[in-house]
Amino acid sequence: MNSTSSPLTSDHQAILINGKAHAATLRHRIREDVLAFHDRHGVTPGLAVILVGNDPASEVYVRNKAIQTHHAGMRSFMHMLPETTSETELLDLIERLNNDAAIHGILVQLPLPAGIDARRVTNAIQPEKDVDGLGEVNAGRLAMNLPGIVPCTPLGCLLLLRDQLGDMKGQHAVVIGCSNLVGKPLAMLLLAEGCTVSIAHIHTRDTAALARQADILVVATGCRELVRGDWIKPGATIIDVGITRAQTPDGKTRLVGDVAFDEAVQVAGRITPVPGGVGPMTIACLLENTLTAARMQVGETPS
Ligand SMILES: Nc1nc2c(c(=O)[nH]1)N[C@@H](CN(C=O)c1ccc(C(=O)N[C@@H](CCC(=O)O)C(=O)O)cc1)CN2
Repeated sequence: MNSTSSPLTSDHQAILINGKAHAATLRHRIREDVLAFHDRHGVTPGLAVILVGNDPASEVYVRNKAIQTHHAGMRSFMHMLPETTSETELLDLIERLNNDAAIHGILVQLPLPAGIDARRVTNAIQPEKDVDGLGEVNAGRLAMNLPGIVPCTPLGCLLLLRDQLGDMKGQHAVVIGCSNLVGKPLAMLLLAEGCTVSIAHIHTRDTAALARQADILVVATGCRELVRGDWIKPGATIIDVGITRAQTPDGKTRLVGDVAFDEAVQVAGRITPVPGGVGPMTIACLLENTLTAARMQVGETPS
């Protein structure tokens, strides 16, 4: 795909990147790998997911994580804690899970209620069991290009990009958003792919001008429809990580991304929809990371 191609015709439509289908294929392969792993070691990978409080979206995500963990042939351990849980209680639970041989991966669903220090909690997870890859050890390994566990959403974006574009060396990737969850780790991954990487954030002077230079544009800001059609270089590949639930005039809700899809689809070469783009890849990559963690814990070398 040549992303520097000449201006597009008025009826141009970008190719949709089908994250839902890609995630299903990935989950199928993981299930086979879990069975093979069990045959080799007699061990079933186990994933513990901790949710503190009653955030409705988080409840849906952790329930889906449990269902998909079972479907992949792994064991799922759910810990649903009340909003009033103290940081000390949460740290005690993590300590127990760190020492439980049946648990190969531990994940604390974000966001956490106010008053709990997410950094302290994430860092309490033993790095080998940190299947979210958000602790300082795994973040450091990623920054140093060393083997480790990579955060799920950035890994999902990378797999989609590799599938669509193959070799990305020399491409200009612009990442809008610099969170520890998505923007920063994804920038590291794209750098390791050989991209020239720019990161835009709240203090960036002219984000639209920077975005217009991107062969690959990743948007992870949580600002719905921030990126307009005229921010996009014709033919560019767009990865929209944002998911916001918006009210429609008929009183219903719909999910919207950080990119104004109807405008972007007329300019981009390829684009992820919301829903059905990056989101489904997040949980599939969590399953992949849990299997990777179990492999490391039995002494297999990560691939
Ligand atoms: N500890 C973590 N917390 C959070 C993470 C994370 O990776 N680790 N990411 C997000 C939430 N998330 C997983 O936890 C997640 C978000 C979205 C989807 C998804 O499949 N989205 C669907 C739409 C689903 C819907 O109808 O609401 C889609 O985009 O098609 C899965 C997982 C924040 N917290």
